[in-house]
Amino acid sequence: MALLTPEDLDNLSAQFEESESTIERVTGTRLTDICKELYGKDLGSEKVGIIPITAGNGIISNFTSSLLFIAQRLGLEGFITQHTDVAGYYEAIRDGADILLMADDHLFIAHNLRNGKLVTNHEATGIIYSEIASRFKDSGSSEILVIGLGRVGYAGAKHLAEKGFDVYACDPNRDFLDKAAHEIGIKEYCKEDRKKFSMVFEATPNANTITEGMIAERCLVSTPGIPCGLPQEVGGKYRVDLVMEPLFIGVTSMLYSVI
Ligand SMILES: N[C@@H](CCCCNC(=O)[C@H]1CCC=N1)C(=O)O
Ligand SMILES: [Mg+2]
Repeated sequence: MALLTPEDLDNLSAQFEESESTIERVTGTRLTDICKELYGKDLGSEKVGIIPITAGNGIISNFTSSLLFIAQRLGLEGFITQHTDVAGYYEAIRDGADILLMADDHLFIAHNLRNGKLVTNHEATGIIYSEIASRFKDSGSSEILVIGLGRVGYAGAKHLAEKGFDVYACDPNRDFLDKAAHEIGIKEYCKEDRKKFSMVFEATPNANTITEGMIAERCLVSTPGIPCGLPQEVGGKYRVDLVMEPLFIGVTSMLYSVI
């Protein structure tokens, strides 16, 4: 799984504000209102305990401070524990956290201690980015293309299939495609069909995964993927809107998911 770098999180506030205004323009709804509809509740005054974790590759210098910024920007009280790992976990609970946020190199979770709800970043990210793609105002179609069926892509494809969208997907891994076709009824995207999509959810750790033949004249690409899957020349040539941001959108979805 691709790990964030401190550079990815540079000027997170500006990145978030730009993507938030794009979301509102292309879907007609604010991100927080989409989350309210998705998860059925509004954020309250939950206290968020953020615990730095030293496992594996260890601390990403601005990761927990970015989480604190997100919690506060959503109107929640947040704090980063002074200690890391188990001592930090103990400190967060002792200091009254309602929701814990913590990540090692394999899982990033939110756990609500009051209602027991638990969610991973990859599920919440797949759901919110695929939901954004599916709400594209200028699309007259129910067909949506999912590029990448890893943990994030699969969660998004499953969400879209459950909402009744006509989901086409591509992934170099044959087993991932077969699993998704069997379990959630997605159709394999075949270049030869020359089908063009106005809504694309991209969830791969690669660049240039979106090719000219895939997209309609007017298209929304929604992706948490780093680097961006949409090549400059394709994005510039067509009227393509892009919703892409490294952390804020996914964490917003996590927090709404566990309240
Ligand atoms: N243990 C580190 C955080 C490691 C986070 C790694 N996971 C990712 O980079 C995932 C989560 C969202 C996108 N990629 C710390 O506590 O500072
Ligand atoms: Mg994000």
